[in-house]
This record gives sequence, structure tokens and C-alpha cells, in this order.
Amino acid sequence: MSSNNAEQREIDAEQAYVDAVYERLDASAKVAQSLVVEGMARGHVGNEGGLVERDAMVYQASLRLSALNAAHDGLVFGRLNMLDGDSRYIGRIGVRDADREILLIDWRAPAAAIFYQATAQEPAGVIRRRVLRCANDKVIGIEDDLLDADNAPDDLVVIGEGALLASLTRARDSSMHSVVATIQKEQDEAIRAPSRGATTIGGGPGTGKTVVALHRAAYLLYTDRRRFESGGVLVVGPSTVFMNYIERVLPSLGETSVTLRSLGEVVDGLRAMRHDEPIAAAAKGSSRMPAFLNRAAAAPMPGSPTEFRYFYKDDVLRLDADQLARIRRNLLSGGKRNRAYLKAPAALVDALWAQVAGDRALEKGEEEFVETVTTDDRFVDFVEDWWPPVEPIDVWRTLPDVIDELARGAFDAEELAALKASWQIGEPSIEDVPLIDELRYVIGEVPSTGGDEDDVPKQLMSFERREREDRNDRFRSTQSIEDDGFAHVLVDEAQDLSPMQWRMLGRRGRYASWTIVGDEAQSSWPHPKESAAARKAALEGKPEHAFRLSTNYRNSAEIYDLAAQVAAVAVPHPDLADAVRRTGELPVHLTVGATELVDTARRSAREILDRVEGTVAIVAATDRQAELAEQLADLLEQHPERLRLLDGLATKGLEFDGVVVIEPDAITAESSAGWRTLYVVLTRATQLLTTVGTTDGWLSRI
Ligand SMILES: Nc1ncnc2c1ncn2[C@@H]1O[C@H](COP(=O)(O)OP(=O)(O)OP(=O)(O)O)[C@@H](O)[C@H]1O
Repeated sequence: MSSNNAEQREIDAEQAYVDAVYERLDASAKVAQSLVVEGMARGHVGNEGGLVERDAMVYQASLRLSALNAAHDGLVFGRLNMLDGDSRYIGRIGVRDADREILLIDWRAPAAAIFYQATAQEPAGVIRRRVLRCANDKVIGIEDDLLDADNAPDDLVVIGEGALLASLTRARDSSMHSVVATIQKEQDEAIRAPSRGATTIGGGPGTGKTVVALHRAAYLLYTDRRRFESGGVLVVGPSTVFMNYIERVLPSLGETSVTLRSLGEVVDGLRAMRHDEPIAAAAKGSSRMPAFLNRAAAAPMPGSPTEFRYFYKDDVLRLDADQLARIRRNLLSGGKRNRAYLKAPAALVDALWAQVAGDRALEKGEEEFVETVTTDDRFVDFVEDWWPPVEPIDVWRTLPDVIDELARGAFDAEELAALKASWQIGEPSIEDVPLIDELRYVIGEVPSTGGDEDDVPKQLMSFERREREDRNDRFRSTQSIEDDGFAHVLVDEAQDLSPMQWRMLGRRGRYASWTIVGDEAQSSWPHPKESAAARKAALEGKPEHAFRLSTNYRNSAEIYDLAAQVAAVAVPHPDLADAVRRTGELPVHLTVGATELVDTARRSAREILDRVEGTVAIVAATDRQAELAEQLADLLEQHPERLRLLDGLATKGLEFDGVVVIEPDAITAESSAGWRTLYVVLTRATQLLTTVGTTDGWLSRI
């Protein structure tokens, strides 16, 4: 019997089992579907109890339905043949038969753990570990690991060369996939670590930090669904390109309830896509920012009135600039600016009443005075102009005008110029988002006029302001600050977070457990010490548990050997990984004249596109992007799905079968983190790497 025949027979046998599992999955989906329909019908009962019950039922059934649908592809992926003769099938979610007997064990269940932890040295009762490769619901291949040859029955068939290698050599497409079938032991330990404090996952490029962290999120949801689903799991990554790249992993593990945000989208209502140039970016991220923002948040809005006059009976009452400033200080000393919204009229009326001297007015008493003033349009208009409820974005817009006065020397001339220039653009950048968030917290929210403000006189409680029509609705925060907290915060590429970004995430994870993923050697943040302090503050004494992943599953050993030399220039003690896959393809460097640069890069990209099946990136410094996009438009248009042009920072966390780097020396020169960025860029390639430059200074330094 040929080995092909043996494999086909095994596939057919496995298919029969897989079919039975799908039948049960379909039956469960039908039940969930009919629960949704039934729940909807209950709403028609007409009483409130019926509605609550319906909502709960529809919600639960819909969740189950979306989990069942999401886990459909490749539902069954593993089988363990045990020493006692039993078989256990492992899948993306758990499935039972009509008698509640287990057909498929959820990969996160304790009974599935040995699928990942058993080794030939310690088989833990497992004889053969089998990975089923499926396309949709069809088994198309099998990869076996024989873990306990001594105890294997004679007729046990063993197919393939091991699942991991088979999966690593597969072509990359534009999104990350789950690795649930081939999780390695050290990765499994990080995935299943208890959810306490902060779990850090470190290790060099391509060691699976991202994919492991995502599987960990799915694991936590499985182990304590109530806590993490109701409290929320927030996954934060560097860019929208990166979020698009990873977005399919969790749904494919049956988890659809996780909030995925890039750093420019962490704050509700904001969606920033653009990075600032390095000087402005570093200044905005710096821990020198909060003090300035505090002052900016307290300052009057430009154009607010500096005087108020009011005629009452025989008196001319006047609040001049000094008096208004004093009232302002008092209001701010009592708390956040918007929180004082209801208190401002009372403070003003008090100050006015103190000036009343005329007999007619005094006779009528304070109550009538308050009534008269607070219902007078002139007063209402004044308060509206002097103490409007402010949106953080409105204060953010004032920053270029107030920074000279309010930063009090915290930034040097070069930084001030860069900050002002960036703010002139008018749209918030990714680096502005934490600033707006900071302002949001400093300014606070306008209290509801529910009537629980203690010391506000009755008349003032009903003091009504007119809605200002000119407000910029686009960036208005949609949720209240209280809604920001999550039960778990997962941060990827954490080595790049600025102090301000740590503060922004810290506010969302005060009561959360954390998973923090990073590799210092890949950092593009210029001031690591400042960031470390902000990280510590964000985690507020939570205990940390560190895991380190050691094997590079992405790069060929040939590519990683070169990249590791760049890492050694980039940082003193890089955390290097072991790349285990040799391809025989050495990286290529071409030195050419300036006029040939683009054509050579185009030719190299074309060659690589012909040689690999999957995706290819052309990477160049940020300031060449626009020009190259035009020059390479023909090629990019020919391969919209496979080819991308990116700058160094935008490649963070991504991977491609082939990479062409244009002018590596321009990338190292781009910022103080340039060498680390080049290290990131070189470690994106799984198979082929070509660098093209008019100089090769970087090669002579390594
Ligand atoms: N156990 C595994 N089985 C199969 N593939 C794996 C496994 N672990 C990691 N990989 C693959 O290795 C590649 C790198 O993984 P990932 O992007 O998570 O690494 P990383 O450590 O976050 O990298 P970087 O720090 O460079 O961003 C991905 O294609 C991932 O699917």
C-alpha cells in the first residue's frame, strides 16, 4: 500500500468523524436560531418582564450563534490517541452529542492542554498527536507527531513530517491566522497563565508574541466568560493596518466580543490615522505634556468675556477681570472644569449679590434677586460665554495659541515650532489622541441636572442653557468616562508606547488584568526610561508575570542571521530568537546609482512576486513614500492583493513572504530609533529579502 493511499484512508476516516461533529454543530445552530425567534416572539407578550427576558434570551442565543458561525471553518483540528486506547478530538469550540457526550473538546479546556504540552520526552499519556488540516469542513491533510513510539500499537499509522513545519512553510496572505493547531509548549504556558496582574510576553521578532497574546484573550474569555465579556477585553495595536491584519484571529477562535482598537482609535469618537513627524511626536508623547495640558484645560476659552455689568433696581453691579479670575480659580479648585458647570451661575450670582447696596433691592431680598438674575437673558448669555461646557477637542484646538504662555519652558524652541506646525494641520494625529484623552479627564463631564448637586440654590438648579449650535460635533466623545474601563487590556508592540499613551491605556485598565507584548529591540520610542516610568504608573503596582518566547517562526534562518547583526547595532543586548527554518536563500543587497534605484527596486519586487506565492512589501523611508507611490504605481496596481508600499513604522507586527527595502541607510537616518526600525523591517520577511541602496553604510557597520 503506498503512503498516499494510507494517508487518504486516514483522511476518509477522520472526515467521517468531522462530518458527525458538523451535524451536531448545525443542530446547535438551529436551536440557537429558534431561541432568537422565540425570544423575539416573547417581546410581543407586552409586559416589561417579557421584554427583559426576551432581550437576555435573544442576546445569549445570538452570541452562541455568532460563536458557532465564526468557529465553523476548520472546526476540528486535532486528535490525541491516548495510551489507554481513547481518542480525544480537539476543536475551536466544544461540541457534545445528543446524549451530552463530548464529541469535541474546546482547545482552551483543561482536557485539551496536553495537546500542546505533551512532548516526546514527556508524552503525558499521549501516543500520537494528530493535526487535521481542513479547508472549510473538509479534511485535506494530516500531520502526525509520534510521541510515545514504545507504546504505540503496531497498526498505528503516522503521516507527515510534523504539523508545525508544514504550517510555517505555507505562503502568507494579508491576514494573520490562528495557530491553534500548532501552539508550542512555551507558547501554551503564556496562553494559559492565570489572569492576575500583568502578564508580559517578550521575545524576539516572529516568536509568536502577537498570535499567542490573541489566543490568550480567547483563553481568558473561555475560563471566565462572565467577567471578561461583561467587563470587556480591549486589544490595542500600533496601527489600523495592523488591526486589519490580526482582526480575523479571535473570531476564528469563536470569540466575537473583543474590542480591537489601534492607538489612534482608543478614545471613543476619535479616529486618527496620521503620525506626526519625529520631533512633534516625541514632544506630544512626553511626560512633560500633562502639566501643560492641565493649565490649558483651566484657561478661559479664547474670546471669553472679561467683564460683566448688570443693572438691578438702583445698583450697577460689575464683575471685572480680576473678580472673574478669582471666581474662576475658586470654581476650579473645587474640581474639574465641566463638573463646575452647575456651580458657575451660583458663584457669579453670589458675587453680584455681595455688591447690592440699594434699599429697594435689599428689601426684596436675595431670593428675588437670584430669581430675577438667573432668568434674565443677559445673565444667561454671559454665563454661556464665560463658562460653557467644553469639549476636549475644543481645548485641544487652543493649544497652538496657548503653548508659549502655558508650557512654562517645558519644550525647547525646536519642539515648540514642531508642535505648532503639527497642530496647524487641524486634524488630530495618532499622537494627539492621548492628549485629547488627558484633556477629557482633566475637564471632566458636565454633571447631569438630576438635582443631586448639594449647595446649588433651587432657582439655579433650573438654570437652563441654550444648546450652542456652533460646536464641532465630529469629535465629540460619545461615551462617559465611567464607560472607559475594561476587565482585561491587551497591548501589542508595547515597547513603542509613549508615556502619554501609557497614561491613556492606564485609565482604561485601572481595575483590569493585563497582557503586555513587546520587544525592546524593536522599539521606535526615543526615550525608553520615561516610558518605563509611565508604564509602571499605568500598572499601579500590579504583580507582573513574565514569559519569554524563544523560537522565531517567521524568518528563515538566513534572513534572521542578517537582521540579528542589525539588532546588535540597534541596542546593547537584543533579545534574539532562534530561527529554525533554513531555506538556502541568502538575503541580497544591491548597490546602484541614484538613477537606477527605483527601477532596480521594481525589478527586485517583480522577481520576488514571481518566486513566492503570498504577499510582498516594498519598504522605504517616510519622506519617499509619496514619490515612490507614483513611481511604482504600475506595479502596485497590478498586484493590489499581494504588494504593498510601506514606511518602516507601518510594517510593525506584519509579515510578508518577500520584502524589498529601498535605501536602508535612509531608514537608519530617519530618527534616533532608525536602527531599531531597520531591524523591524528586515524581520518582516518569511522567505526572500532584497535590499537596494545608493549607499551601503549600514552593511559596513554590522
Ligand atoms: N505555534 C505556531 N504555529 C504556527 N505558526 C506560528 C506559531 N507561532 C507563531 N507562528 C507564526 O509566526 C509568525 C510570527 O508570529 P507573530 O506575528 O505573533 O510574532 P511576534 O513575536 O509578534 O513578531 P514581531 O515581534 O516581529 O511582531 C506568524 O505568522 C505566526 O502565525
